[in-house]
Amino acid sequence: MPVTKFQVAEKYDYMHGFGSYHESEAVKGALPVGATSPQKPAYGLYAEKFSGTAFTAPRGENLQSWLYRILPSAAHKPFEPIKRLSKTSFSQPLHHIPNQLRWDPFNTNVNADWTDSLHLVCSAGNPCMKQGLGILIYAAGKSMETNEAFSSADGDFLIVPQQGVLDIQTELGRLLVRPREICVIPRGTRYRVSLPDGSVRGYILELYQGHFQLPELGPIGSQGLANSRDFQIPVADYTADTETEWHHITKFNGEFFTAKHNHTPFDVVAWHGTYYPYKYDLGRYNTIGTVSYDHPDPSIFTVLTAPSDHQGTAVADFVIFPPRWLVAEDTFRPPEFHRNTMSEFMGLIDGIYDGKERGFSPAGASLHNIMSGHGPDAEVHEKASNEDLKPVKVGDGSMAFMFESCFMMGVTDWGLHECKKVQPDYSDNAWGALKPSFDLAVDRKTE
Ligand SMILES: O=C(O)Cc1cc(O)ccc1O
Ligand SMILES: [Fe+2]
Repeated sequence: MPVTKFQVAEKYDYMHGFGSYHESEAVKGALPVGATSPQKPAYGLYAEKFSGTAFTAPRGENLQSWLYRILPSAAHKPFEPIKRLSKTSFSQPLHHIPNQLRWDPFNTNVNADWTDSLHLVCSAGNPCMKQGLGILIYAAGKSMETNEAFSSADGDFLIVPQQGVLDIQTELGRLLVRPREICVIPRGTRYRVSLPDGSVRGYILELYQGHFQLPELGPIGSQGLANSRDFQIPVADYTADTETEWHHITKFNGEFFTAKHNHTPFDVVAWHGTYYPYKYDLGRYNTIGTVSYDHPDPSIFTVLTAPSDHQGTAVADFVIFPPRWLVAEDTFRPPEFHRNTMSEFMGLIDGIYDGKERGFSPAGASLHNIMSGHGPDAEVHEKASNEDLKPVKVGDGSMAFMFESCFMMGVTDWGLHECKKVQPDYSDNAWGALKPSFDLAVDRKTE
């Protein structure tokens, strides 16, 4: 059913429509009409432009918003580096290894807030050149301080919660994001994460390059996969604090800096534009698959894609494996054995992934880097090769996902060693039991 899986009422109001031009005002008349930068904006507000692309990017890609706020974001003391070693630092070496890697569930951390909890697992490219992406794990047990905000200058955050609820106050409005929902917080957006239900854990894809868009639908037609109208955009919501001291922590080339200011960053009374945060409920995904035979490529499960300069090749695809019916006749139904030119980082929000019977657990992960051979484990292969091919529903109560990239991923020291979650015998456990069943006595074809 293409509706939210959540019974809980939405806490906040949203606008709808991926990529649309949106506008919102928390006070009637705060948005200028027929102008963006009047000599004196209404109510004594300051006008501030917030851009996500070059001014001159083509219209279809251009992302810019205008914010009407109590004080501009420039009004802060200088940023100072935060001394402690950041777990997102690029000063740690990246390990490029051809082996298949799998991680046990990452630990939760009751003592960390959002900012402290960010750990870079793997990365390709770098934010200075606006190239590539990073993959992070977050695991936090407490809300950010009341007067604290965070932003990343390095890229757009695609956040995939695995456990717990994120209540995210952004400059452009508020978002409540729960497991099986995702959100995107664009580069530079200031936000504060509080945890209304305790500990949280999940995955982040940080896109150093470009922005996410919906995949083309080609012969599928005008609707399907993730539909534009199901994306939810916050409405303007502000506080009017110009008295208290605030701290703004920013991630800048992987390092953390902090600056003080004596006013809240959440003072945007109205905004309009195309550069904004949004969320999406994965339960609304319109899953498409074969109704005849063979196993289609997982690109049919793409929720969002960030294209490279080469048509059809993504810097990052966000792909999900939602509950779905398998009906293919005379077909090996699970994922095939494969080696790909793309790298594949997978995570599991809940349940069991149909390609792996054991060892791939919720809150765990796997990385099959460029040309690293992988596929169903031996048990899944045995079962799927012999099963009665009735229509079956797979993935009920389950949601796996993949961050797929055209880049070779390097794994950080934290991801490989310090987190202590890498499974030492992954490949043996998954594929060690595969036996040849080729009949050696078969006649070789001769001329
Ligand atoms: O490796 C995986 O499990 C992901 C995946 C799924 C699929 O159906 C086909 C190819 C693929 O990489
Ligand atoms: Fe794969």
